Amino acid sequence: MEKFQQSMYDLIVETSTKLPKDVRRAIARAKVRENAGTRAAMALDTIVGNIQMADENVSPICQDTGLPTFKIKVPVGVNQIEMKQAIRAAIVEATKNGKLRPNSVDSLTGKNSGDNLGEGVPVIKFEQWENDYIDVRLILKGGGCENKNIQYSLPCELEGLGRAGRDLDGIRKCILHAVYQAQGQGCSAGFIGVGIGGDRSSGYELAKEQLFRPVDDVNPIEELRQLEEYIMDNANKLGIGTMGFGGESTLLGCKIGVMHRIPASFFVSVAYNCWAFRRMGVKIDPQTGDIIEWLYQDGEDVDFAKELEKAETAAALEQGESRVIDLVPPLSEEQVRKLRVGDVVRISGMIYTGRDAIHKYLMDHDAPVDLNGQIIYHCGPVMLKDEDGRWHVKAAGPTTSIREEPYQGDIMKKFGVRAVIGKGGMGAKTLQALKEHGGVYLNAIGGAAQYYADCIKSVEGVDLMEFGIPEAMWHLRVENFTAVVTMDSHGNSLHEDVEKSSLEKLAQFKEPVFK
Ligand SMILES: O=C(O)C[C@H](O)C(=O)O
Ligand code: SF4
Repeated sequence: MEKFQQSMYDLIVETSTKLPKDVRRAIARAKVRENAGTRAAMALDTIVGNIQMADENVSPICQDTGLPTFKIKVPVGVNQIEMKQAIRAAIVEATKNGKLRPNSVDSLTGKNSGDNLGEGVPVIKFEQWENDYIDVRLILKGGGCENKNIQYSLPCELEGLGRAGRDLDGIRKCILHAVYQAQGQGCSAGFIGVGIGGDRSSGYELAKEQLFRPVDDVNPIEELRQLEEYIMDNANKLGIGTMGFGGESTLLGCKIGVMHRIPASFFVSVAYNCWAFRRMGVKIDPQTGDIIEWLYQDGEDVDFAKELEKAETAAALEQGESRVIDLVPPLSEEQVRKLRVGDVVRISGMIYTGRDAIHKYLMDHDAPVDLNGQIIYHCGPVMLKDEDGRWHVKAAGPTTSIREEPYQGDIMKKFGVRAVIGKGGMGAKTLQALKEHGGVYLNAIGGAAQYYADCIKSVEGVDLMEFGIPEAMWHLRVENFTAVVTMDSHGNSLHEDVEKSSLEKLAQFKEPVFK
C-alpha cells in the first residue's frame, strides 16, 4: 500500500478542481434551458467559464472545499489505521499546495487548525466488502449548501403546500419544499439527495449517500423512479433559477433512497448540494495502493471551452435586461443611490473581505482600515504565500451573506460602507439600512472562485490574520469584478421578489399527485 497516500492526494486534487462528467452534463443541460440575455444565463456562463478555468489552473472550483468526507469499502484484512494516516497526510499536503482551503475550525475557540485536520475532520467511514479491491469515494460539500439541508418529521404543515402526510405524496411535498426553502443560497442550480426513513442521523446519512449516485442513473425502486422524475420535471417550475436570480434552471439532479423507520418516526431528510458538486471516486489495488480505475467516467464529456464561445458577456446583457455600470471605490452616497436592482456593476479598485468573524468583531472594535465609501466582500479565499512572503489568491468566490444579517446594516452605518458583495441576498434589516444610509447589495456568482480570483490583480494587505485565512480581512485590488445589484437603496430586493413568486408557484403543487 506504499502508493496509497499519493493515490489519495490525486483523488483530493481531482475532486477539488475538476467536476465529474455527469455533473458537467447536468450543467450543460441547464444552460440549454436558460433564456438568452438574462442574468441567470450570465450566471451560468460565469459558472461554465469557472469550471473551465479550474480545469486549466488545477485550482479549486470553489474556495469552500468543504468538509472532506471519505466513504471507503475494503476487503477483509486491509489495515484501516494505516489508510487513515495516509489520508490525513494527503489532506495536509493538498492544503499546503492550495488545493484545499484550511477549513477546520475549533468550534469553541474559533481557531483554524491551518491544515484541515481536527476533531472528527476529515470524515472517514469504512465498510467491509467481499470484493478484492478498495473503493474510495470522496465528497467535498461546502458549507453554504450544507446549511440548506433540511429534515422533515411527518406529518407536518408546509408553507404553500399544506399538510404533508406519512405517504409518498407527503414525501413529494417535502422535497419540493426543500428546493423552495434553499432559494439561491446554496448556489443553485443544485442537486439533492433525499433519505426517507431512518432516524435523524441515519436519515441524513442516507440522504448524503444518494449524492454518490451518478446523476443520470435510474432508481431501481419504481415509486422512487417516478418521484425522482416528477421532482425533476416540476422543481424547475419554481422559477428560482441560477443564484436565485429567477429562471428556468433550479434543480440539476434528484436522487432518493429509502430505509426502514420505527413506528413513531417518519423523517424525510434532504441533503442539498450546490452546482459545484465535487464528488469523485477511485478503485484501489489493495496490494500496492495504486489507482486501478477512476469512477464517474461513463458517458460523454462536455467541452466547456466550446460552450464559452457562445458566452453571454456583460456587453450582450446590455442588449438584454440590464444596464452595465463601472464602479471605482470609494463610492459616494449619490453614486450608490443611482444603482437599481438588475444593474450589472463592474468594479475596479480596492475591495476588502469580511465574513463571519470580521462582522462580529467590527460591532465593537474599530476597523483596521478606513472603510468610508468602501466595498466589503463576503469572501473567505484560498491564499498561498510565496518564498518572498507575498500572498497569492488561489480561489475567491463569495460566501452566503445572510449569516451577516444581524450585523450588516449597523456596520455599514458605523463605518460608512457603501456596498457589500456576497451571494444569496440579505434580509429586511439590511434592506432597511440600505435605504436609510444609501447602500447596495451586490450579488456575485457563488462558487465562481477561479473567475473572481482572476479579477483580483494583487493582494495589498491583510488584517486580523488571527481569525485564520478564510476569516481574515484581505485587501484586494480588483479589475472588472462583475456582480449584479440585487438589493438597492430604494427598498427593492430581487431576493424578496423571487421568494414571493416562487412561493406562489410552490402552491400550485398542493393537490395530491401520488395517491
Ligand atoms: O465558506 C465559503 O467560502 C462559502 C460557503 O460555502 C457558502 O456557500 O456560504
Ligand atoms: S460557495 Fe456555493 S458553490 Fe461554493 S461551496 Fe458554498 S454553496 Fe457550494
